[in-house]
Amino acid sequence: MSSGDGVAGRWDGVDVHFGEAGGRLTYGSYLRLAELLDQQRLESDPPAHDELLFITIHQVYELWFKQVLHELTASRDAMLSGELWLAEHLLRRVHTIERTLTQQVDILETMTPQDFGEFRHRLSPASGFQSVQFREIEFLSGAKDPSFVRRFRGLTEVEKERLGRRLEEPTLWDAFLVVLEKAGFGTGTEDSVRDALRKVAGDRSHYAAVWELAEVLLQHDELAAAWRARHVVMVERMIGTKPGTGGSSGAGYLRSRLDLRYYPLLWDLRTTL
Ligand code: HEM
Ligand SMILES: N[C@@H](CC(=O)c1ccccc1NC=O)C(=O)O
Repeated sequence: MSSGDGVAGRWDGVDVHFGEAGGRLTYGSYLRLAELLDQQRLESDPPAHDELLFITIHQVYELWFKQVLHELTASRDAMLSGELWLAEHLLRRVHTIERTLTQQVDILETMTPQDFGEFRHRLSPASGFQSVQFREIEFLSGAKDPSFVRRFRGLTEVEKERLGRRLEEPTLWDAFLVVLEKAGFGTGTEDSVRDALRKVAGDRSHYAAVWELAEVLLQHDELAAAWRARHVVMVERMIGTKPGTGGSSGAGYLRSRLDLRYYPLLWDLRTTL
């Protein structure tokens, strides 16, 4: 018997743990595979072959969104507590997830418009527009927009509460401004922030950690923009200029979102360097 918490015995020199239900831990019980692999329910009947792919892709997206929120929240908190190296480390992890999320579009594009058409009509009025975690990532990153909460149809109370909390809590940009303040800069006006950014950029050996943080934030912004651009081209390939199942104009609406930037001042800075 080891004194480690949760260790219930030893087997062939290996610590043996018992899960919540008292059973010996296995790969499947640890990862809750029975539950996880039972969550892919098709709307089409008879089943359209490609609908399993469509559901799987979206579920994988939502799992990664959960992880991204976990990392972005911790990165924001690390900035607030002055652990700049940790904030940077976690944002770099987020970048690798974001690249993977954009690459996943390749898999979905193996589906043809005709095969999507077999079940698309069953999806209305559901749409990616209703992804609560996607909107949480936008709010936490810095693009808070309460109108999205109002436009959401069919939000559960828990989801409403989650979005409300994200609208109230500090964003990554708010936390970065605290970092600038701790480095001795004023941030009360937009001009003072612009000035601070120019000084940081102009003396990188002195402000190395702050500059790196600005760079990883910009990278997060750029990768989000890359996903939006990739998504809209996929949409045009799949449904052309048809309206979306969520009730928007479709690709037209998505194109109107392409200019969104989380950190416009970091982009403006480029023009002055
Ligand atoms: C066949 C593939 C897809 C098509 C045709 C498609 C189409 C659309 C359309 C037309 C919209 C606009 C809202 C509306 O429905 O009216 C939209 C929004 C959205 N979709 Fe997709 N989508 C696809 C795949 C995905 C995937 C894999 C994700 C990953 C989670 C996703 C996430 C989103 C999000 C987050 C929005 C809201 C964007 C915003 O408001 O800026 N979509 N999609
Ligand atoms: N909005 C898409 C349908 C779609 O892609 C979708 C439908 C339900 C749940 C998630 C979806 N993904 C992204 O919008 C369409 O208009 O074809």
